[in-house]
Amino acid sequence: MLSYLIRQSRQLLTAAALASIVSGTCSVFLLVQVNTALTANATERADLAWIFAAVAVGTMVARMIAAVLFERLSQHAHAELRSYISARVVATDYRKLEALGGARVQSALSEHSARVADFFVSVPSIIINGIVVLGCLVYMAWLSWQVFCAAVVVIGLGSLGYHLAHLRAIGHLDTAAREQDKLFDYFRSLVDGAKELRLNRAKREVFAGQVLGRSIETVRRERTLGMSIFVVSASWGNFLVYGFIGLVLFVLVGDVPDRARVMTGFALMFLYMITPLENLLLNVPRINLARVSARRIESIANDLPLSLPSTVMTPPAPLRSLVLDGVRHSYYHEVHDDIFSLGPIRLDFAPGQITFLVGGNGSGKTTLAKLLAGLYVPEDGRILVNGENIDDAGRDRYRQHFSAIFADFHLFDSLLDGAGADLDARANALLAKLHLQHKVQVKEGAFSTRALSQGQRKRLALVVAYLENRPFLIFDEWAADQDPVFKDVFYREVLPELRAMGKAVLVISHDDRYFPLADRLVRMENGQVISVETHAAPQMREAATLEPDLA
Ligand SMILES: Nc1ncnc2c1ncn2[C@@H]1O[C@H](COP(=O)(O)OP(=O)(O)OP(=O)(O)O)[C@@H](O)[C@H]1O
Repeated sequence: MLSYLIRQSRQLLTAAALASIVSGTCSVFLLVQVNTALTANATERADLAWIFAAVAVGTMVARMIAAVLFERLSQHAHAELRSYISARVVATDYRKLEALGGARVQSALSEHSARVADFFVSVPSIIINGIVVLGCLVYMAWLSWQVFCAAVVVIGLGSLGYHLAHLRAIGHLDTAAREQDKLFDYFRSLVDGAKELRLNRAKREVFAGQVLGRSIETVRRERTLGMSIFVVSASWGNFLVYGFIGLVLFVLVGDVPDRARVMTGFALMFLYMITPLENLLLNVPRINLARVSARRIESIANDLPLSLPSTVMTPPAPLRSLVLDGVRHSYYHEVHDDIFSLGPIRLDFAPGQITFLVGGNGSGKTTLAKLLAGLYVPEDGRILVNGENIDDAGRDRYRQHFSAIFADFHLFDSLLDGAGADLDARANALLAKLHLQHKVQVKEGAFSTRALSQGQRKRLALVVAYLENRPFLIFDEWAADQDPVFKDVFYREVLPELRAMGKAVLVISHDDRYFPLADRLVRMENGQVISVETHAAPQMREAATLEPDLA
């Protein structure tokens, strides 16, 4: 992931790195000028002043260019990662996304992508400080070769210690990153479960203390441990530098010629080198954090494989028949080590046919609806549309036959689809039909509000489904949240109207008093269809069901 981002911005990165190199080199050169000026006579100093001023300006300009370019790279990387993860989430297989869970996606989109973007802020610091340290060492080598040899030994020892620490620290940072994915899930529960947490103090305390609190603590502990190891190893590096200073000043430089200039040179270099060295050692962990996050994003992306796009992006052919031929699906429940199996199911659907899918909780109705809508790929069996088998390449096009309102439906704040000059007018007419015109309006394709009751929000979702004008509609317990009057409107007016429009409709329902209104009643139990009742003509049923109501 990191290498992909680096490859992608190669030119900008090269320019930014060059600017950092110039800046670092100029910094060292400045220092050399200072050291030379300290022992120079008055005429020499006058010439040196101009050089010094030019190099100082050069350092500033190069540093500015590097910082701006790296900031651009960082923002670019952040945006690129967000787009990459979002595109992956949009295009992946729905079941895979459901299994992965929203928290990991959220964590990748926010925390991990920000840390990877940080990489591009740390790099200039590492390059500039690295060059300053390197330049100082080279200058010291020029002053005295013995010192350079000592420096190589110190750097070798420091790198070894740092590498060993690094291995341990990365383990802790990885654990923290994994725990953080869970933490995002708990953060969501904090808002989604706000009512439950307020109504039950014991639950609130356990959640806050043992669940959320423990997770926060784990992330804190693991990250602190990981970062502490880095910081400790940075201090170890620092200590080695002081050891090196002592070695040079008190042992190695003892008898060299031109002792005064060499001593001031070393003193200057050491003093100047300490801060860049510290920065260098502190910024390397940020690179490691970025690498851990990049690995995390990669693992999340691997769990979200791209499903094949439709080969032809034309609208689907008109729906004449749809057959589920022996389809199966199963869920594996890791915690209890058991499997829920649905199917094999054989059912056919036709335009203008209202099918009620009924059965107890957990019998598999929603799972069957997801299979039917192409959200789940059948593990076995086939789906035939107008006699043609739907394969992976045709699945996205197949899904365009459906509008569905599932129990956990989502309302976007605008219609997004169905553009046209009269879209607002059509939408507002439907809102009036569903008695929502006083609560919400559509203007330029956007809803004026979504702050509605659950029943009203479902009516709004129905407006969206009407506007999508797809040939197959799926309602998963849509009427469950409606008041008795509107429930009646749904079963006695909306459904017959959809039938008259030639729509195929699957209604998942527990409203048994309306069951006789279906063209067909499919009963499910334990993942199997146990009976299919076909009913008489709608007008006759209407009379039959109205009578008991009137009585
Ligand atoms: N996302 C999921 N992951 C794993 N197992 C699931 C998932 N959704 C459903 N199941 C399992 O599949 C079984 C059937 O669930 P499904 O939602 O299809 O039932 P249902 O008939 O629609 O129930 P209800 O009337 O309560 O809505 C459940 O018992 C559950 O164990």
